[in-house]
Amino acid sequence: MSSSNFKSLGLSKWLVESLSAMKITQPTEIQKHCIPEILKGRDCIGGAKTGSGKTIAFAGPMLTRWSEDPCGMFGIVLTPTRELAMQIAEQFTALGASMNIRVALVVGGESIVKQALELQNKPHFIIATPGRLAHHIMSSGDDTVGGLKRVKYLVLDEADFMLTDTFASDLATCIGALPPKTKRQTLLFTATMTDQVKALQNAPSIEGRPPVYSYQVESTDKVAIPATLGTEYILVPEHVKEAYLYQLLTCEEYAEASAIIFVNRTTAAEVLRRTLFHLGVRVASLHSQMPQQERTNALQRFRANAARVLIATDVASRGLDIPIVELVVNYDIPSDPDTYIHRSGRTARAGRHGDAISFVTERDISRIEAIEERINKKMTECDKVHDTAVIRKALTKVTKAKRESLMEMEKANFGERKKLKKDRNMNSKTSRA
Ligand SMILES: Nc1ncnc2c1ncn2[C@@H]1O[C@H](COP(=O)(O)OP(=O)(O)OP(=O)(O)O)[C@@H](O)[C@H]1O
Repeated sequence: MSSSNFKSLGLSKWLVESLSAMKITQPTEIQKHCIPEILKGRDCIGGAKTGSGKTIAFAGPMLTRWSEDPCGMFGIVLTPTRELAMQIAEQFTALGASMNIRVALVVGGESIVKQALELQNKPHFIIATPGRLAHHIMSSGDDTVGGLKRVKYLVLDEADFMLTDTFASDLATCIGALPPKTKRQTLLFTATMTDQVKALQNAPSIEGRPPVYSYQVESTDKVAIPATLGTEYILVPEHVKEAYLYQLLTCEEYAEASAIIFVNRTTAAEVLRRTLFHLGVRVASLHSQMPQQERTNALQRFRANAARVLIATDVASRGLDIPIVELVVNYDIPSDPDTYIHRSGRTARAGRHGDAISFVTERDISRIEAIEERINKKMTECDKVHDTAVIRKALTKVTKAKRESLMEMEKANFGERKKLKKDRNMNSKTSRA
């Protein structure tokens, strides 16, 4: 493709200038292909690796068309997590600052009243999680959500996940409030294409509308992760995982590195956060059992490098763009290989280098094999933590720190709070998003 700058792809001059001020001047491949097609009015399915600029691939053409007629409720972006919605809202706000853009963030855990007022004010763009937007649609009058009938664009970011059963009912409510698909453009983007997303490209064409444009960036080696991402594993006995993690985070190579540690459960996140804190590591955590304000603060501290290490569950595995992250640790191995791709993709973004290191216990071997098959790459053994004598020495203080953490959690009734929250969630579907 010959076009090699944003202007020649058709983006508005003001937007090209905004991008340029952010040092974004050369379009990535997904941007080169999708921007002109979306500008032609086509629905679009875009697949490209993590960190390859999918957000601007959809935001660019939407902002361009909006600026030609800057009316309210022009576009909606739906994402699976609150933090990702916040990030995208910030990006729209920053890109459109010179055009007085109004962006509403509509996510769970934040004030419903404030959001309802913002919606009444007809923002230009709404960035939302489906559960909370569905709540507004069901509980507000036409005044608040009537404008949704004029929306020109619907984006499903992380489309593979958004099209799973988890979101089906809320998504149906949201889509039901929008114009029919003949009257709006639908844009789907993902780093992990699924058959369900691909199937939409074969949907029967709608009279009077151009066919769906579908583009998947393929690498010649068919490797599903960025070329700049190092993939390593460490064989770890289950009962000394914490000591290995402490060693890894304090080894020469990563002693200063900004790192995200992924665990499979919220309790494990809390134990690890407290344990590392007792060991003197600047640490924060992010998981669904935390109040939203704490989640937001933790992420802010991590982005600003006030916390060097973030312990997270999969609420942080998709979409988050934190350029300083050099290391991702899969402390627990995910059961779905696509989750590995998203988690590891929190580093090695936009051409930068990063490492993903997986802690492998005996029970994880088959999961690792499935991941290697999915990404089409073998992991190599990590040689940064290998001296068993050093591990043994760390073990005593790590065990003590963990014991203190468990005692604190027992005092704070962590498990009980978790159960209470679970019960509350079961009773209130709308608190999910
Ligand atoms: N053309 C470009 N040149 C340089 N940097 C870019 C360009 N496009 C986007 N970026 C930057 O690359 C980073 C990753 O972009 P983005 O978050 O859109 O990735 P993504 O493809 O959506 O990833 P994920 O699948 O993890 O959600 C961001 O910091 C973004 O500002």
